[in-house]
Amino acid sequence: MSKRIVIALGGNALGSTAAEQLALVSKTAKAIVDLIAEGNEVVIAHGNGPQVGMINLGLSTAAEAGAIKADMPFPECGAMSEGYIGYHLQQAIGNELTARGIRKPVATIVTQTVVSQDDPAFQNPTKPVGAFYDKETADRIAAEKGYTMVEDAGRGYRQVVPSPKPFDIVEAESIKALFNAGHVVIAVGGGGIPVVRKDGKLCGTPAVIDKDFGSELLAELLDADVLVILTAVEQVAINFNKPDQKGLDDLTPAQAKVYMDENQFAKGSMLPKVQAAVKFAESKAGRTALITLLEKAKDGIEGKTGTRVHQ
Ligand SMILES: Nc1ncnc2c1ncn2[C@@H]1O[C@H](COP(=O)(O)OP(=O)(O)O)[C@@H](O)[C@H]1O
Ligand SMILES: NC(=O)OP(=O)(O)O
Repeated sequence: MSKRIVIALGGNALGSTAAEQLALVSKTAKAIVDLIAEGNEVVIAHGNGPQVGMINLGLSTAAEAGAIKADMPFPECGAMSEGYIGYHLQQAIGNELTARGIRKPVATIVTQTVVSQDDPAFQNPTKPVGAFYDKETADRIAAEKGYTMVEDAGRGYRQVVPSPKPFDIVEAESIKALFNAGHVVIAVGGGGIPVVRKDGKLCGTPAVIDKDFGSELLAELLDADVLVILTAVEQVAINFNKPDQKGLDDLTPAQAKVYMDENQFAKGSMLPKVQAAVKFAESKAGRTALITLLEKAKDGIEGKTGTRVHQ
């Protein structure tokens, strides 16, 4: 049976250079078009942590060298990352659809996501962006640029920026109109460009939204049946990276919360995915969130693998 699906693509679907990203998205496009070919309606959201950090640091370095007049603020870097990643995805998905003889328009919507200026996240930067560094390089960049750097899940040091919770998507009606008209839509890239409402106007704010939360909000607004969070592991596990690691198949929101209370899911990596999955599953009976590998998306939706959270 055809389903309404919001797919959240993790960093492993994108790589860290333009050439790498272009090569990887052709693989990503195959997995997405497999779902479309089965008759599902699909919206694609994606992360932007490495890309938004790279754009910001690159342009800040260019400004210091006098090559450009000023730093590029984070909301504008977020917008650039949506265009850059959206371009590659829409081209690759379009090429794959054409190769399979499927006629469907594909488009990216540069998306703004509303956050609250009072969100405590603005006082406590937690979202890792940009490249991974060794401690010495991280300390040097922190001193030169005034960045906050933290160790990221055993993978090296990264800059962290505020990551407020999203509560509205400005372009939701446009995304819905294209989705309902049968278009393949790429939206809410990097969780969306964070904006606040000030005196009745929207205004960009320096932060990076977690794409798992942005995608979850989009899935609710589109009344999706399934939220698919694609990442680098086939299943969410308890006792992760320990000899007694155990993959999880089906979870109720209540069971997931017990594991969250036991700190089974790492902050900034698996925890936001499980939190987003729980929120989606709780939002309406019949909704399922799936966390799995890109290559396993189709099998996961068919219930053959992955971790599914549902009531
Ligand atoms: N309990 C867990 N079960 C499975 N993976 C976990 C767990 N805790 C942490 N992880 C790690 O979280 C990673 C996914 O988070 P991350 O790399 O931030 O995702 P993204 O794909 O969105 O970039 C997995 O590749 C895995 O290394
Ligand atoms: N914005 C965001 O969540 O990006 P990553 O998934 O790349 O961390």
